[in-house]
Amino acid sequence: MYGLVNKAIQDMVCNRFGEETWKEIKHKAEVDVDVFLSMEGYPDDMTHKLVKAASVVLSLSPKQIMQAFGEFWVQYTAQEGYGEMMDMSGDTLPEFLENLDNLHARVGVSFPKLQPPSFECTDMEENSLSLHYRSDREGLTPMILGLVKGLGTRFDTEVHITQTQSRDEGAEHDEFLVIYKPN
Ligand SMILES: O=C(O)CCCCN(CCc1ccccc1OCc1ccc(-c2ccc(Oc3ccccc3)cc2)cc1)Cc1ccc(C(=O)O)cc1
Repeated sequence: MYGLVNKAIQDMVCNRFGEETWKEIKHKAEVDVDVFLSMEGYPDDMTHKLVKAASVVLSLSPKQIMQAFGEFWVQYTAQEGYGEMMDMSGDTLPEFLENLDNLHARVGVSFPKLQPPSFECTDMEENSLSLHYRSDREGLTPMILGLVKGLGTRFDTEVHITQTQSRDEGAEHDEFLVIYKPN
């Protein structure tokens, strides 16, 4: 995973809980990286250890941590220089979700170590769609719930997302029902 992800986790923890808490989480995760370099590749396991340690230190479930991080990621990347790229990916929540694979393809051109997941939208209705999430990574599904919530904030759109299929329960990929209503 690119360092930008671990840097975003650090910023979220520092903004909300302070430097000391972040140091405690890094120590518990046995991660002794002083500064995460955004464009450096880090082992996915490091991200999972940081999430697990944050869950213990903050007394929140890993699912809650990943969901909060997904929501934070949308505003973080927009302010960290990916705002225009995201603006080009759609003016509404459904449009953005439909263009997410193109967004990743654009990022991947400049950053070849990117291993993006794939998102597909089906059953598009006026105020709902089915979002299919396929990834080579395990265990990040709760982040998707937060990412879609973060997009609701970005597009000033009320959004409800429920998981309708789960890899953990034997499905080929995770699937979500996304219901949205622009404010
Ligand atoms: O792998 C999984 O199964 C779950 C990953 C969920 C995280 N994605 C979130 C995608 C997303 C969903 C909803 C709304 C916005 C989203 O992201 C927008 C986005 C996507 C990628 C980047 C990005 C940009 C540069 C990157 O790497 C850098 C950074 C600085 C300098 C050089 C390279 C890495 C990701 C920025 C915004 C983004 C992503 C982040 C990192 C990677 C990766 O390192 O492979 C792949 C995808």
